[in-house]
Amino acid sequence: MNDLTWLWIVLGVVLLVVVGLVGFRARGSRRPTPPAPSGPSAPAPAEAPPDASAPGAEPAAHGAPSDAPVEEAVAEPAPGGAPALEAPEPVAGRMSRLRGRLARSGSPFGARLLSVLSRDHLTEDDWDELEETLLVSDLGAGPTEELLEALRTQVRVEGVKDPARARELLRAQLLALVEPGLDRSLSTAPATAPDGSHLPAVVLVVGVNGTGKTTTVGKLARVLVAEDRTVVLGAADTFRAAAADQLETWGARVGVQTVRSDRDGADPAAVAFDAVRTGRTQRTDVVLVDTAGRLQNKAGLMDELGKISRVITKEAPLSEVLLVLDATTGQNGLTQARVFGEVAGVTGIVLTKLDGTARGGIVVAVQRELGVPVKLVGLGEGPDDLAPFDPEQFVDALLGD
Ligand SMILES: Nc1nc2c(ncn2[C@@H]2O[C@H](COP(=O)(O)OP(=O)(O)OP(=O)(O)O)[C@@H](O)[C@H]2O)c(=O)[nH]1
Repeated sequence: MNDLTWLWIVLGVVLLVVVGLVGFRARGSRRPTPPAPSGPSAPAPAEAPPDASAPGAEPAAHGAPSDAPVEEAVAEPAPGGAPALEAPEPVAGRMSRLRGRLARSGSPFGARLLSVLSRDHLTEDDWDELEETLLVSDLGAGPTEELLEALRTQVRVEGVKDPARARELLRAQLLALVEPGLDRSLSTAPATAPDGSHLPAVVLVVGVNGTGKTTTVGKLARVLVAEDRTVVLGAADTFRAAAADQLETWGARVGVQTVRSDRDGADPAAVAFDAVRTGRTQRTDVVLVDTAGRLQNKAGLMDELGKISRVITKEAPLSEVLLVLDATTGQNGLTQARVFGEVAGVTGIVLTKLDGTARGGIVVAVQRELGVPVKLVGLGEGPDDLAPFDPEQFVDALLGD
C-alpha cells in the first residue's frame, strides 16, 4: 500500500468516529414521545395576552420538582418504538392498599385519644387532653365540641370499662362526623343532548397552585381508564409553562389525548372549550379540565373561573367541579376552600397529600366548611395513589387496628 492509500484509510476512520459521536449525542437529548398524538392546539377564539401583571401572579417556582416524578415514570418504549401503555391499578381496594399511609394521618391522633378514653376515671384534665388532641388534628372547633359532648354523655351514662369499648364509642362518633351517608360518587356518565348529539361528562378541576391539581387530573384519568372509560384531558392551566407537558405525559402513559395550546399564557377558557369540543366530536365519556391555581384576588378568580365555566357550558354541562386541597395546609386550606366554594360551585373535594400529615381531622373540617363531600383522597406521589374516599376505612385507619 502506498502513502496515499494509508491517508484515505486514516481519513475514513476519523470520519466514522465523528459521525458516530454526533449520532450518539443527538439520541441522548431526545424527549420521550407520547404514544397518543397530542390534541389540536386550542384555536383560542378569544385569547387574552398572558396576565403576568395580575395581582398575585407569580412564576410557578415549584414547577420543576412537581414534574419530576411524572417524567421519571414514563413507560419504557415497546418493541414497536412507541412507549408501552400502562395498565392502571383497579380502583376497588385502593384505599385498603393505601391504608398504611392513611394510618400515618391518624397516629398519634387515634392512639392518644384511645389511651385517654380508656383511663378509669376521666378527670377534667383528661377531657382537656382529648380536646387538645382533636384540635391539633385539624378537626375544627365545632366538630371537636360536638364529639366531646357526645363522649361525655356516653361516659356518664354507661362508663367506659375497657379499651375495646372506648374504641367502639370513638369510632361511632368519628364516623358520624365524617358523614358516611353523603353521596361521594363522581358524575362521569356521558349524556345525550336534545338534538341527539353526544355530551361527554365534563369535570373541572380547581384549586390554588401546588395543591396537586395537575397530578390529580393525571391520576383521575388513570382511575377512569381502569374503569374502561374514554377520556380527553384539557390543559387549561396555561399559566405555568410546564403544566401542559406534565399533563400530556400523564395522559400518554395510559393512551389518553391531551388538548393544549401551543402558546404559554393562552386563554384558558379557549383551551377548555376546545377540549370539550374534542370530547364531543370523538364521543369521549369524560373530559377532565385542569386549571391554573394562582392565588389572586377573589374578583380575578371569579372572572377567570366564571369565563371557563360559561365557555364550557356552551358545549356541554359541567358534571363535576372538584376542588383540590392540600391536607397539609390546615387552616390555610380552609380559607382557600371558602373562596373557591363561593366562586366555583364546587361539587366535591379532592384532599391530596393525606399521606404527609398527622392531621386527618381536616376531612371533617373541610366538609363542614363547604358543605360538599370529600370524594377522593391523594395518598402519595405514585400514579395510582388516588383513591375514592371511604369513611369507614378512613376512621379505622385513624384509630389503627
Ligand atoms: N405526597 C403526595 N404528594 C402529592 C400528592 N398529590 C400531589 N402531590 C405532589 O404535589 C406537587 C404539586 O403537584 P401539582 O399537580 O404540580 O400541583 P398543581 O396544583 O397542579 O400546581 P399548579 O400547576 O402550579 O397550579 C407534586 O410534587 C406532586 O407530586 C399526594 O397525594 N401525596
